[in-house]
Amino acid sequence: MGTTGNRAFVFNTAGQIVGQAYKELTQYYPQPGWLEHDPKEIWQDTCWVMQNAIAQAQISPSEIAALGLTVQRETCLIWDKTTGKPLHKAIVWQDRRTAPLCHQLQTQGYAADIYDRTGLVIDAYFSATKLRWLLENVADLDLNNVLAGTIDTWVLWKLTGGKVHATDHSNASRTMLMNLKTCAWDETLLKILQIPAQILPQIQPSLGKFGVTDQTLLGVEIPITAILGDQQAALFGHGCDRPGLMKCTYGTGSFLVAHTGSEIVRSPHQLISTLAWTQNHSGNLDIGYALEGSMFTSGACIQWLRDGIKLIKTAAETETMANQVPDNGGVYFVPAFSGLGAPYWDMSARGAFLGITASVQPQHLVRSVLEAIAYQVVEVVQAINACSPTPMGRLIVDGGACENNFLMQFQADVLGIPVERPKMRDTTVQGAAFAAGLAAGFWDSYTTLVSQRQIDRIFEPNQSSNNALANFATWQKAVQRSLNWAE
Ligand SMILES: Nc1ncnc2c1ncn2[C@@H]1O[C@H](COP(=O)(O)OP(=O)(O)O)[C@@H](O)[C@H]1O
Ligand SMILES: O=P(O)(O)OC[C@H](O)CO
Repeated sequence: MGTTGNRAFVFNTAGQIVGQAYKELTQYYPQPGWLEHDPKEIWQDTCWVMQNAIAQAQISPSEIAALGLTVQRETCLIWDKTTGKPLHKAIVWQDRRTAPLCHQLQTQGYAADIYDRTGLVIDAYFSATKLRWLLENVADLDLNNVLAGTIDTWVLWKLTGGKVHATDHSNASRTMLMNLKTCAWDETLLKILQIPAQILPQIQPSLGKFGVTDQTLLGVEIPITAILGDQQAALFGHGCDRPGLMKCTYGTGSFLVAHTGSEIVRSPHQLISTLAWTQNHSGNLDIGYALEGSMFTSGACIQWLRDGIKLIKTAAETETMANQVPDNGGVYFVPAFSGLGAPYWDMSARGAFLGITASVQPQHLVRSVLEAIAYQVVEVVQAINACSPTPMGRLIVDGGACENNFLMQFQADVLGIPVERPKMRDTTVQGAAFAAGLAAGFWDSYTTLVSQRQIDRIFEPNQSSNNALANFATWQKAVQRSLNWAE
């Protein structure tokens, strides 16, 4: 269940896709900086994509061994326990409405404690302040009859016919309410944010038994055996299960995640420490941690070029246009539509084009947008290298915008390391399927599954004649101009 749309895939024993379906999701912008999703639409589309993927696979639901769920993270909602009706639209991760509350928490001096407990920087991105907003702004709430959750919790609750109210550690770690060391809801944080514990879901290992689908849905009960945040699912699908491996997913935003093993690694450069995934092994919880650089806007700028200012007709056109000019023409773009995430964490930064002269063509603007997507990733990789004993050797990629060959080549050039693009672009979905199939015993070896992944293309650095790295410093100057913009 992604930000721009929901998809379902059916995999066979060989790990190949035999059926798939996708439906775009309506985006609601009630005010500038706000973004909501309709939970009813998410659920209806979940049913639609599941049914269509199964029909395309030409199998009966009874042949499905297990179901894995992976979702856009942080987005959260509340609903009525009795009627099952959402009490408000879901507040999406990009939504900035709780920036004032975050500033208040910062000025009250909570930043260091919250970082210590959760690994996170105080930001409107995470669920906690969104949940607080919902509890304060939805009228006539009977807290004894309210359930809260991220999108995985909502879909799981619906899939199980209202029987299971749970989440997994990877999604819970994004709420700013889970303690990263104990892997449980943190009572101090619940108190600070005034979130009643009884409305929160139970936190479970990412790979394990979550329940079964309600019989009325597909005619059979299908075990739900994995839940992961989408970026963690991609990490799993790429085989990044140990230190030294990292991936970047270029979707609505870009999310660079590096596995750090069973230890919490803290970044001195404002990367967040988060959960990779968890699993029970002989009664003990196996915990994998990660470092993440969350960049809120990447593919979303391409959508804006297409739907917002109509400079392009298709996202793919950006590749042709960028190649039509020898350089960016001196134009630099800052993709701060929803503020800036890592490593700046500035909720009031806003987007900007800088360096415009009368000779600038649409191609330069497009190229500068693609270059900015890559520059953001460079800053995060530099921060990861700063706390990694050995520098990262390659970047594994996925997500919609990794289709763009110009972007990927430029990325390799500015990073100075190879960029590896697998054939399977929906690694998020693949990761959730691998996790669910392994947890259900449908497959028995993670290593074998991962070794079967096929590479589409490796982009070697320094192939193009552009001045990629030299321009990086100028782009950072542009970023400085965009900070602290919105009042
Ligand atoms: N060829 C392309 N070049 C650049 N961006 C692209 C291209 N194709 C798709 N995108 C971008 O990828 C994003 C969709 O990717 P996806 O992984 O489905 O996102 P999400 O998981 O956030 O819903 C869109 O924002 C779109 O603009
Ligand atoms: O929907 P995506 O792929 O842009 O991912 C959204 C992230 O999970 C937000 O943290």
